[in-house]
Amino acid sequence: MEEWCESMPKVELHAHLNGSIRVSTLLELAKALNETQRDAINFSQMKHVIKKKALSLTEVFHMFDLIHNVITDHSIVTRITKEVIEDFASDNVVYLELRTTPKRNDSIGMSKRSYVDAVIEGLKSVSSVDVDFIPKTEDSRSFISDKCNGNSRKRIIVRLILSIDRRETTEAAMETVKLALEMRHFGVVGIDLSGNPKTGDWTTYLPALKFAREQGLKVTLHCGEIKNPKEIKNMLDFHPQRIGHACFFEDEHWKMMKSSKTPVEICLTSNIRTFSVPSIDVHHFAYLYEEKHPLVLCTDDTCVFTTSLSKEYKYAADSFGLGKWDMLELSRNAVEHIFADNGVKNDLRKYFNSVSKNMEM
Ligand SMILES: CNc1ncnc2c1ncn2[C@@H]1O[C@H](COP(=O)(O)O)[C@@H](O)[C@H]1O
Ligand SMILES: [Zn+2]
Repeated sequence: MEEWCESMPKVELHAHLNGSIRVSTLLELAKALNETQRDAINFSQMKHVIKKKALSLTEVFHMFDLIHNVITDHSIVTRITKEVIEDFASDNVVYLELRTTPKRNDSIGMSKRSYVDAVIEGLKSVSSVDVDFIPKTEDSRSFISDKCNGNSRKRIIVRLILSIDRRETTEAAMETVKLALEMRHFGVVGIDLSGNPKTGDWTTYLPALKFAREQGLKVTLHCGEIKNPKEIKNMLDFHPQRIGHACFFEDEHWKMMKSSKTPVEICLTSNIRTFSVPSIDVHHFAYLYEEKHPLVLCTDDTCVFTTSLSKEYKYAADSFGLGKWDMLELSRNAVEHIFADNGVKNDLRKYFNSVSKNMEM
């Protein structure tokens, strides 16, 4: 029998596309690459890293470099996207904000634009579930009515967030924001700042982030993944719509975040496996939950951290003594923090209302 955490409808707001690559696909692509271009990838090293229980942040970012090496053409980006959507849908994620860093790679004729086009191809090519990713101009909603009318096909709403990598220059970050604006009609709703927290400086990305906000894009920041009080303060002063992680916060930061009520994307397994939080019993989830601060459970990178959103729900329930109904409430509350328009929000609110009335858990 399916566990409640699997069958419960869920909302995923912090998932990196390439960090969520299907493990079997990663191994298949890495093996093929290893056969044709021995120097491009160290296959045994990759297998070793996938199996490890705990990874330092340095190892995690090395892993991302290994994953990025297998992207040798646009069709691979399309395949990865298609499979990631299928995997989230089969875990009963009903709304997914998928983030990815547009990549330029001249040696394979890839521009940031063509990379994002390949991601959108991936969204279009999913056939096992219905993918709703084009924002609707008029208020024609079908998600709820289709479900209520006995349409048994699974549906998932997907929106995209384009990430700025902390290794990038101001110009490259600006290019990503301009691309996001051009792609709004394909469901791009926001900008994320991510990448190795030990790299780069806040002032480099600030002009692009300000521009994004002026143009009406939503902004989420990886904030406090390492101890860097000055940067955390600067980030909170910027008033992003959401932040991810919030591990190395000091009293002043909690105070700022509580007064701005900035929702936090919580990635339990990621934080524990990278030692950003020493153990689950001291994870700030408990504090924020107790304080009724807006928070959303997320996966970060299902491949790198061998997790799924239902596993994160189970992990939280087991670790903090929460029941199924508490978890359904947490999932339902996530709807309030999505970046998509009010039409989608209302649609999801109605859907969760009908689920909590009808679901026998
Ligand atoms: C451990 N927590 C994390 N902290 C910071 N950045 C992270 C991350 N997990 C993933 N990324 C960012 O997402 C990229 C992979 O997906 P995409 O190629 O963009 O689809 C990584 O290269 C990194 O920049
Ligand atoms: Zn992340």
